[in-house]
Amino acid sequence: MIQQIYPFINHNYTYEINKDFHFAAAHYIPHQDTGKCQSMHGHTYFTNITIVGEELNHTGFLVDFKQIKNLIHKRFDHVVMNQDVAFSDHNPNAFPTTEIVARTIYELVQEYLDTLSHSPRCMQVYLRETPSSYCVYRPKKGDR
Ligand SMILES: Nc1nc2c(c(=O)[nH]1)N=C([C@H](O)[C@H](O)COP(=O)(O)OP(=O)(O)OP(=O)(O)O)CN2
Ligand SMILES: [Zn+2]
Repeated sequence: MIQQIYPFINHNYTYEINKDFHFAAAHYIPHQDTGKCQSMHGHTYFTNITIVGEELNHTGFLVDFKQIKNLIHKRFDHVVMNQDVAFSDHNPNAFPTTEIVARTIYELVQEYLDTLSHSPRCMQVYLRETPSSYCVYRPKKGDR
């Protein structure tokens, strides 16, 4: 089981759920300024996704924990992330860096949440790439 202390988010929503999971993926950063990161290599990414809301659905869930994991794990586990359509070797704003993978996870989760009538929101994506490196992505207040 993953046990971490995550950054606290200050908000006034009634419900907050968090889902931890991990996935293994390969990537490279296609820019000469990134040194050894230019070579294909792999990570076991650990992620924590925070979802908030005011209302529960017909099953008493804010969002099913399993759905949150499936959205990301099915797509990115055991893949080369550079080959996913979310990323590009030509656009630096779509290189699979920790920051951009975290933002992409947010976008995929929020896209799913937008299909739900009770309007849950993703407030934070914590993405750990190595034992010593992680990113916390939080959408701007207007995007939440
Ligand atoms: N801001 C970012 N910096 C770096 C990224 C990134 O995605 N965003 N990525 C890398 C490398 O690809 C690598 O995956 C991680 O690098 P690093 O933390 O340096 O890994 P180490 O295990 O070598 O670090 P130690 O300091 O030895 O723990 C680099 N930078
Ligand atoms: Zn890497």
